[in-house]
Amino acid sequence: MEILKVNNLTKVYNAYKEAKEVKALDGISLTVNKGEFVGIMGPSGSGKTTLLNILSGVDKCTSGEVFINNKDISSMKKDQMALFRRRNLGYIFQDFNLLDSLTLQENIALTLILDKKRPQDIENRVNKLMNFFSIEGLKEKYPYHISGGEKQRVAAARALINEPAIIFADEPTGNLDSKSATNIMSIMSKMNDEMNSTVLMVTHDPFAASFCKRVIFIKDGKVKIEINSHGDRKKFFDKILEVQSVIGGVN
Ligand SMILES: Nc1ncnc2c1ncn2[C@@H]1O[C@H](COP(=O)(O)OP(=O)(O)OP(=O)(O)O)[C@@H](O)[C@H]1O
Repeated sequence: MEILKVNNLTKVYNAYKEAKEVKALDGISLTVNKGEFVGIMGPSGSGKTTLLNILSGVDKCTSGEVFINNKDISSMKKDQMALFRRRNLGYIFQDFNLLDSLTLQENIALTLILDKKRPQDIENRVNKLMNFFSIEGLKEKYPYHISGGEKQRVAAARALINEPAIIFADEPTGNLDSKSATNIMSIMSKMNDEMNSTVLMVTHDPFAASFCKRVIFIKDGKVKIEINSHGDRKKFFDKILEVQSVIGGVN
């Protein structure tokens, strides 16, 4: 089942001003099916952030279409988009973006609270996810009380709280040491394997990308090649490095 469908997406910055135009995306088409874990890689400036911002409804494309669960998000108005994002999308950010003034259970529950869901339903869902990620003892704690690894698990629970159609992850291993990077990628794999979540992750990091089932490489705003994992992570890692060495993007 198709969760995300992108048709011939373009993004031109400064298209309507006198400044020099930059064609950041130049006819991107791709599809992500239910339960996939897809990585987007490419050299610096290739258009990864631009693509993620458009797919996640943060920015508008210049032309093309983006369907999530068969809904055309490219034509949505701002308010409609905000509601759609809250109800259908999950996010995992580089620095996890937990709110220090809220307890962990409130952080996780926030979108459901904003959506005025029944308190009992919210509590059940929060409990289920906190158990799933083995953080059930931390409900009343605040983000500044917990370790980096626990924050990662809270961020994952928060991303799943609204049962999103798709989770977008932006460089989740960006600032992390190798142990923390392994943790967050294991958490994301667990979400994908055991909850059948659909995940699209932008990354520079071949190690992070090796956890994906498919990696799409972009360059100059175009899809260059995509490769599939056949289950052996080490082999997939080597394959990713090989493609990177050909198209660029090695840090
Ligand atoms: N707001 C903007 N205005 C004008 N040009 C922009 C803007 N944002 C990005 N660009 C340009 O669009 C192109 C793609 O940028 P983008 O940030 O999407 O690349 P990226 O692959 O995410 O890069 P990196 O890996 O360095 O983060 C680049 O040439 C960039 O300079």
